[in-house]
Amino acid sequence: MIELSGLTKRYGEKVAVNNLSFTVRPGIVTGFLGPNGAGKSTTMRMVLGLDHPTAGDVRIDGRHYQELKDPLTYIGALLEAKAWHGGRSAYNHLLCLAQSNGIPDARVREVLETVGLTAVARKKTKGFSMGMGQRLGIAAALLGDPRILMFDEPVNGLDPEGIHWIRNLMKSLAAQGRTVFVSSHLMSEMALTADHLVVIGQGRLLADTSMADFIARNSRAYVRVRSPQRERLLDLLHAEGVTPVEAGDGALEVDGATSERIGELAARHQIVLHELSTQQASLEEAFMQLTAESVEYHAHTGQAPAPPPEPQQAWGEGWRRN
Ligand SMILES: Nc1ncnc2c1ncn2[C@@H]1O[C@H](COP(=O)(O)OP(=O)(O)OP(=O)(O)O)[C@@H](O)[C@H]1O
Repeated sequence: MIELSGLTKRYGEKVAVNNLSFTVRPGIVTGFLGPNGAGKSTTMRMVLGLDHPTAGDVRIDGRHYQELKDPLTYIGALLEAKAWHGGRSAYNHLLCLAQSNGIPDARVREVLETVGLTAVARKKTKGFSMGMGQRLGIAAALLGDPRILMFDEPVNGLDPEGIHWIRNLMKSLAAQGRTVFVSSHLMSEMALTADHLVVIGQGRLLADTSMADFIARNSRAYVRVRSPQRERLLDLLHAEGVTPVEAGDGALEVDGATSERIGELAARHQIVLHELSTQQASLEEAFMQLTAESVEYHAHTGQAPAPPPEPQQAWGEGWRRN
């Protein structure tokens, strides 16, 4: 378990992490989501004692990182790719780590096997591809057989096979009862991997929710309908108590009525339909709306962003689609 309480980090004027409190629990994959610059890496570095909090506290199974004896046996982390000595072989790199952390040498072969690097174990790591580098970083994280694993953007730069492999690995580590904490700036990726979501923007907590709840709230269906008798259809829908939204391309988007109901209404009044389809609002869209206010660098405006909403306000009905 990882517990953050009022965790804050300032770099001069910049508040990179702002009063974060949440718990990362065992047995599930917890996704840590936020746009670029939201404070994910800074938070993870503080978990590992690599950065000192300005205020607040973070504990690993009740203790600070510095208090852990042989920390790799408690928590394994992948922070950034290629953070190793390129002149060594993968085997020697892991062996050094094992020997300096009280981990038996035999464990090196096991983790190389787990990550699929056995065939290249004796090759120098400087020739490794991005995907091989990520696998080596993950092997290092797994070396101490820790109960807690933390991965910062592990699928960055990977091919589809590598992404698939990492997803399955995370799920299987969680299924073994371990705590798995993984950061990403892609909602679509988290939707496939995480059971729980923690969303931050500009260092502040925006949501702490189960993935199932996030999906239930944000992937509501709506019906898209297009007709050459648009005005007549609008009148009929209004008469039925339904208020469609104009889609911009002439179509109407209808919340609160099924495609069956709209199709039957149109048939009864002999209205021609050119399109009648049920649509699913994307989770990526929901995530972008949630974090929109807190995106650090806007491409289209030079204005300073507004402060992000309070967590509970972020869950209003209104922010699915405008
Ligand atoms: N050592 C530092 N000195 C000054 N500012 C820093 C430092 N490290 C991070 N920051 C700033 O703190 C903020 C949070 O950065 P951080 O790298 O934690 O975000 P992130 O969510 O991991 O982003 P990304 O997805 O781009 O990696 C950013 O504005 C960043 O510029």
